Amino acid sequence: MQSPHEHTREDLQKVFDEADCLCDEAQVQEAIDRMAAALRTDLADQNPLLFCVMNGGLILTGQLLPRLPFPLQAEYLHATRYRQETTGGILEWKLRPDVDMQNRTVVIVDDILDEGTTLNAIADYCRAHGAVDVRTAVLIDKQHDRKARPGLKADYTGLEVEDRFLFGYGMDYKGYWRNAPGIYAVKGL
Ligand SMILES: O=P(O)(O)OC[C@H]1O[C@H](OP(=O)(O)OP(=O)(O)O)[C@H](O)[C@@H]1O
Ligand code: HPA
Repeated sequence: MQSPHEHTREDLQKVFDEADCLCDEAQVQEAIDRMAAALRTDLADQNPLLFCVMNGGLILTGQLLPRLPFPLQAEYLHATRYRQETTGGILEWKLRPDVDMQNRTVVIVDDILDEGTTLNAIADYCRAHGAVDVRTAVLIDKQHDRKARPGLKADYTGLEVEDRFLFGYGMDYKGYWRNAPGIYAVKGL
């Protein structure tokens, strides 16, 4: 893995400056509004347990939660399979959930469903630990035919985006630009 010091500030700024903006801030905010409306309709009376999938799920979770004004518990878990790379590997659990999910409705919130391996594994883990209803919510569904199962979808999807390497709104390029205020595709990737 490269150390962050191998990327100069100038190189990182160039990645941002040369990237294609696929969805701007207003489009992302509208998508989060739509997701929140659907979650309110479906789950307001379910007392759900919501998991933020660190690190990428941080921004979507932070923006969804204040739009869900009903009783829920918010927790986090940490699983990763891309590390600083642009292709996924074996899923590594960095922090498994430490909360009783027996008979609970669980909502898993992440930035992106790419191949879907990460969300599948987390959903399976929650079911195996007693969750009765597991819902998945992602800001981005990347369009390609490499899904872990054909036709795999999240229960709540913000935006469908073309098959490029993305950053922004939680998604990183080499550990950077999770903070980019929109959905961007790296030049050439
Ligand atoms: O659908 P998949 O192909 O499994 O990819 C999606 C996962 O990849 C990213 O996480 P990553 O492993 O990069 O960790 P991060 O959240 O810390 O960036 C993203 O946040 C999702 O959790
Ligand atoms: N960008 C950032 N992180 C990701 C991506 C992506 O396109 N796909 C899976 N994790």
